[in-house]
Amino acid sequence: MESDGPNEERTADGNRVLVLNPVSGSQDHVDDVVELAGEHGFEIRRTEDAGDAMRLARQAAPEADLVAAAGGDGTLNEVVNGVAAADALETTTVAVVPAGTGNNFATNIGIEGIEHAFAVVEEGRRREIDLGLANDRVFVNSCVGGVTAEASSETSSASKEELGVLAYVKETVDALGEFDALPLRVETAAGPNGERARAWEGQALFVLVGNCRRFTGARTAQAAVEDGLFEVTIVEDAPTRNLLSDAALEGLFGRESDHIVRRRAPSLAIESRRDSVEYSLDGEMLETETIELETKPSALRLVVGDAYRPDPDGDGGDVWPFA
Ligand SMILES: Nc1ncnc2c1ncn2[C@@H]1O[C@H](COP(=O)(O)OP(=O)(O)OP(=O)(O)O)[C@@H](O)[C@H]1O
Repeated sequence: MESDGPNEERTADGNRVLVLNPVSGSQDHVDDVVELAGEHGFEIRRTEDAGDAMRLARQAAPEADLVAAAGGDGTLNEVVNGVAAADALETTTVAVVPAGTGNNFATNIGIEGIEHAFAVVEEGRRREIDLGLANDRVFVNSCVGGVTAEASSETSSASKEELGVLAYVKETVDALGEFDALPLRVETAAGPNGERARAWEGQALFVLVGNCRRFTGARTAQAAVEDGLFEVTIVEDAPTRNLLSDAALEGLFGRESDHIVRRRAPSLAIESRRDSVEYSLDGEMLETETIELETKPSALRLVVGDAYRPDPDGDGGDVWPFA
């Protein structure tokens, strides 16, 4: 474990609330979560419908020192939006109990499973990480527009149950063949480390904005999330769509391509030149013609596991985005 810096200050988590999504993932987490939550002094509030996690977190946050989200990335997204709506981000720490299909965010912050999540609540570090703001909603992991956003909105629960994470990949490949590229203008703002304000305009298959999640080419899937910057990846359309479908997917998970544009920026605006576009904010959908994205540095107090890296590029290795 790394040494306790100023970002690691511990406070007693007196009042603990756990927001439980009983229908996330394969739905077999409920008994374990309820038992462990009881042992660790959490009051449990169950969701009954989409939107409940945000409402429950908003109600709990003014009194609670610690609010845990038990579910997938979508549940966590709602919980963080609830804490933000209660204006309690400075006083309420958020914990993640991974019980979804992909649990991408939990993995990025070093939470390995349900039991581990509770152990980390007791013994793990607290960090203050950047939040993403997209129009008036917050997100923790990523904001994705294009093929993968369509795929994530179309992936059925039955297919998720059967295939797990592969369901998204399959939907993405299936969707790519039929996808109309998005005519977009993407303007990234100047950043503190010499990043220039830049504009990109063209036909995009994907626009991937990572806060905690990194999309291409690096050794770690966890992005730097205490730097006040998003990692922006644009996958351009190309005449050779079939070739690109390989490249795009490999690019997503680890290969370079001429059709991939990368930027780091504290904020950006994406404007559609045609109709509105569907974006996925941590898996929750937002349809809009223009999206304004901004980082809120160190805005979220979060319980993290040992594998979480405050500076994933800082140990002398390759620095994202290579080029
Ligand atoms: N009790 C409920 N009944 C129906 N839907 C719910 C309920 N509670 C939450 N939801 C909704 O379920 C959706 C999916 O939840 P979540 O993303 O947490 O799980 P998942 O999709 O299984 O996992 P992952 O996002 O990791 O793939 C969210 O949009 C959330 O609003």
